[in-house]
Amino acid sequence: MLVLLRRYFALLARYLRPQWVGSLFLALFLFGNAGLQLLKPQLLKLFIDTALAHGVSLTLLLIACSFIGFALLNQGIAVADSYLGESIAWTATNQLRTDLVAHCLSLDLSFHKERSPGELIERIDGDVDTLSHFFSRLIIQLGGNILLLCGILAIFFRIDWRAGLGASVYALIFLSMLMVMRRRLIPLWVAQRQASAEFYGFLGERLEGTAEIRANGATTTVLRRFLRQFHTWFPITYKARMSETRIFLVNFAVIASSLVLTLILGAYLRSFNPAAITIGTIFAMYTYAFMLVGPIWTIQTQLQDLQQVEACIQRIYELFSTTSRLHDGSGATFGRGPLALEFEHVTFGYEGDVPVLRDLTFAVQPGQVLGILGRTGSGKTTLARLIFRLYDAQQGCVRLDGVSVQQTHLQTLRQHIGLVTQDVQLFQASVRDNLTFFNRGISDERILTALENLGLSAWYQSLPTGLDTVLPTGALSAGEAQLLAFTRVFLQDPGIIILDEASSRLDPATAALLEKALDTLFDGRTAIVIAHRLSTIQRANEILILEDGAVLEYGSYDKLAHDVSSRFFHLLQVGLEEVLA
Ligand SMILES: Nc1ncnc2c1ncn2[C@@H]1O[C@H](COP(=O)(O)OP(=O)(O)OP(=O)(O)O)[C@@H](O)[C@H]1O
Repeated sequence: MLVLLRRYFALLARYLRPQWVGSLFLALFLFGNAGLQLLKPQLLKLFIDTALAHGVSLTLLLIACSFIGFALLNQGIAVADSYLGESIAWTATNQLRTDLVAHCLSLDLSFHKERSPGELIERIDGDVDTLSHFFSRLIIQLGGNILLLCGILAIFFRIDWRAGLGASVYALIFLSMLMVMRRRLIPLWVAQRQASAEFYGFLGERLEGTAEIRANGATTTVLRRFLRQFHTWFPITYKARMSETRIFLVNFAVIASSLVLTLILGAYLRSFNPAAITIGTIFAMYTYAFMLVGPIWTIQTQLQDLQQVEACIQRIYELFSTTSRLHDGSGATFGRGPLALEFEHVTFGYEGDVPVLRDLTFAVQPGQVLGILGRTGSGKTTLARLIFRLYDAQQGCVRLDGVSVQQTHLQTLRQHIGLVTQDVQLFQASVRDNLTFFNRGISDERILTALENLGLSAWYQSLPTGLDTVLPTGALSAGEAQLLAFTRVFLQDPGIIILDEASSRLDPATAALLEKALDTLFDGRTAIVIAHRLSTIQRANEILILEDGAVLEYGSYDKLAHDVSSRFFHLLQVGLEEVLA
């Protein structure tokens, strides 16, 4: 409990501190509102008693005007309070969302592999959304409502101790009843939320694989799974909603009977002391009894919300406390220009003791091109991931310019490596944003020069609105997407490039463009190429053939290409595509 409270307040303090002035005003508004609400029935009482005693008079007009004034003030404060509450909540939760996204992005790939994008969206957005109320008003409002409840009960006691006692017993019973009923409801909503998270996880995954699903004719199967998901989701939601409606109906009956009891009690007390219990007092009692429902209902909902918030805060802390298995090194840096690469007895496996790469040793001199070949699943992409430090080797060492990749800061390392994968991620955004990764610091001139250097001027000219043209996602071929990725890397200007070449067959025009772009891209850089085309492999100075994660053949291009007993010689004879595809 203590840990939880500490977490509540740590989170509140961290995200509300920058908005302390707004939060202070919010508290003032909420407490002011409670005070005004307590005053209004007193004015009504005064109005009724004055009207009954003196008939129409100037005092009545004054009371009526004050009532209207209070009501307007009440509304004004409510509007200001909503505005301020929303603004505080959005600012705090947006910051929290940003921190969570930044944290998730800093985690290594094994974390992302274990969770679907849908699940992460639900955890970052769903949980933070629930917290927004907590930030904007939950704690303050809880305090305000407890104050209002105590104020109403105090007024009942002031009218008559029996009225005070009756109202207190009623408040206690009503609150306990609501809490018991709500507690029964919680597991239903937890199950509903779980079903919803599973559904969105499923949806996200299927949307991502739309092309494959269609290509494999699996649409009907996926739709059937959809239906099954709905069949699970619907009854859970239905049950939760029905239970909630039942609570509402029972409450309605309790409230109605309490109002009737208040009128009976008022009449009963008046029969003893008509001077103290006036008609105005009975009306005020009735109004206060009606008003009691508000804070009781809100208090129990807020206690409930606190429970939900508790779960969210726990999950958020859990996410924040998940740390990356990759740690920044001591901060070694690299010089500019082409970088040497070295693998020394590197062994790596995704699943602990099942190695995917086995005892790899090779070296690439600065400015040289290493061509990597191997059947599908032989470990080529994994090798590239180790250079980029998406994972760390379990044994051995990967070095750039003689420095272990684990000794540098991850950001520094990745700034020096240009990575072009087969699966180029394009955004539904302008060509400029796609090329610069939304980095506004890169000028249009630099982008245009890069496009020109890579031989893409003609492509650029064909864009209807130049760099502002919005890229329709999925509208580019694999080759074209790689051309865009080359431009990104060219703008980054790294010392080493890792290229996982597009394995699909390219049309001659795109292939020619890629050839020209590669000339420029490789110039003055070290390159590691997972090659699928003969023309690309011909650029390599060294060849590495992988088989089952181990080196099958490694040597200079010229030597292997002329060695009739080599595997590479054989590959060149039959064609890479046929053997490696
Ligand atoms: N994230 C991952 N988690 C677990 N296993 C993985 C992961 N990525 C790849 N593997 C496995 O590691 C092995 C090597 O995969 P890798 O992608 O490196 O091969 P590849 O030679 O690049 O294949 P391809 O030419 O098809 O891209 C395969 O058995 C693959 O199933």
